[in-house]
Amino acid sequence: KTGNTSKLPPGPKPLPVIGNLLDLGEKPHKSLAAMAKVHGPIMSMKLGRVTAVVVSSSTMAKEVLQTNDQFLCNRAIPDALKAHAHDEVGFPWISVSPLWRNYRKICNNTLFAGKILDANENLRRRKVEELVEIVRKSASKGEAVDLGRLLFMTTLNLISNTVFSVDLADPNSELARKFKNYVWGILEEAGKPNLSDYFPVLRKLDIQGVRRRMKIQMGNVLDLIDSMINQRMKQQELNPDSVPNNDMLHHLLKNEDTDAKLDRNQIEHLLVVLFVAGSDTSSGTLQWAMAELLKNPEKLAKAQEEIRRVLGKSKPVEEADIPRLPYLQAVVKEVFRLHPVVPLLLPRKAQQEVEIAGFTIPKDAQLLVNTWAMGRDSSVWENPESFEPERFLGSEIDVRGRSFEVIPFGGGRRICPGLPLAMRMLHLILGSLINFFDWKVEDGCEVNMDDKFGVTVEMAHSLRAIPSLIV
Ligand code: HEM
Repeated sequence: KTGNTSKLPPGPKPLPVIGNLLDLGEKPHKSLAAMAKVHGPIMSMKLGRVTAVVVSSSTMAKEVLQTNDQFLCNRAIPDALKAHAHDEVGFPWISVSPLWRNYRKICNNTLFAGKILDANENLRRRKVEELVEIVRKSASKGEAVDLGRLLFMTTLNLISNTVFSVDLADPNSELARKFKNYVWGILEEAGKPNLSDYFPVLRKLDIQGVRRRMKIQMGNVLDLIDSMINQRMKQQELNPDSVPNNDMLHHLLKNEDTDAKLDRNQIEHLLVVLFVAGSDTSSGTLQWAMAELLKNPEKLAKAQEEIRRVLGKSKPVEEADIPRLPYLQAVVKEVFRLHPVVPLLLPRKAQQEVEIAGFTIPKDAQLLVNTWAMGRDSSVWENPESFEPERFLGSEIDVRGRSFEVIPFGGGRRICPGLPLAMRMLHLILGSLINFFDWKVEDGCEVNMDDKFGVTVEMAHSLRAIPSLIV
């Protein structure tokens, strides 16, 4: 099916206003579904001076992210992000400006460029080998693995190796546990409805304490990054030959893209963003992927069969193998369709009044794109609630912002710049986990698909499963 839900007559119409922004509720999937099912493809919520418009169809998403991108490309910035002046230098939040263009340029031309990611692939390969070793130990004892925890540690280490060439965390370390809490804390505070965002007079008071807590969490991450940079500079001074020359920090400090120089403060805030934006999104997606495969063992068997046929049994999936694994790619797309971990994307803000599908969006309104509901739209997808990777085999639909039916990374000029790294990490880790091991849930347990809200939507309960070595 290729239709969409927006069959609307032409001409400007008043926006339907429903509820208020604090009604988002405890159970994300219920609120996200209700926005589309009960209220239709466009709705708005009002609180204080703020109007938030939610669109839930692919046609309207295209109008937001493509047709009107130039007027909607700036963000509505949560008050919490004023902590450490992150609102002034944080890549996802600042307006489209020379600094934003510099960040974008550095990401596209250097940090996430294909040739640079190819050159530092070995840093990630080693981490996946270690993950397999950890799981192998549990498999030999017949013990369950806490996949939520392990996948977070692994993606964090994959990112920290890509950025710094070091492990930020070994799976048992206290630092890893703390770092996870800081990152989750930042996401949770940024995603929480905060009265200061809607009633400017309350900003100074910070009555819910959101900005205060954010300051602490972000301060912890900034300190950690500061000490990593100091360490690198010291190493550079003492023993320049021993300094890694292909990680992101090397490229950032070298500032080799002369048009796009960043100062130390900007580099530190950029790195906070890479860790916060990259780790929970990627590990959350992997956790949903494993949960779906555990619930659908025949799809797991199909994905395992493909990898075994193409690469051989018990072989790690390497980044260059991904194009040869269409079923594995379809699994990842199907996970994104059902479980986009940033379900409303990041909020956009209307710089001027714009018209979308005949509705007038007022200046300064927030715009949220309900990609979660779009993935389950029954006028677009057959059996939308079933996990059927086959629907993507031979299909033109991709998840890179060109097909508006599935846009887990957003679209337009603010599309996620980490997409190339995320796609590599997801296939690498998922493919390796299922090519070395069979997986089942613990006796007497079921996969619990409950979710919880921060900025990302992740599984409410860490996923546990028992691996067994494939012989
Ligand atoms: C499964 C993994 C990921 C998902 C689903 C995801 C999703 C998103 C989404 C929906 C946005 C907002 C796009 C928009 O407004 O249209 C975004 C922005 C962003 N993401 Fe990701 N992301 C992922 C991984 C990563 C990684 C690995 C990094 C970096 C290491 C990263 C860095 C960023 C940054 C810096 C932005 C802000 C860009 C801007 O505002 O110009 N993301 N991401």
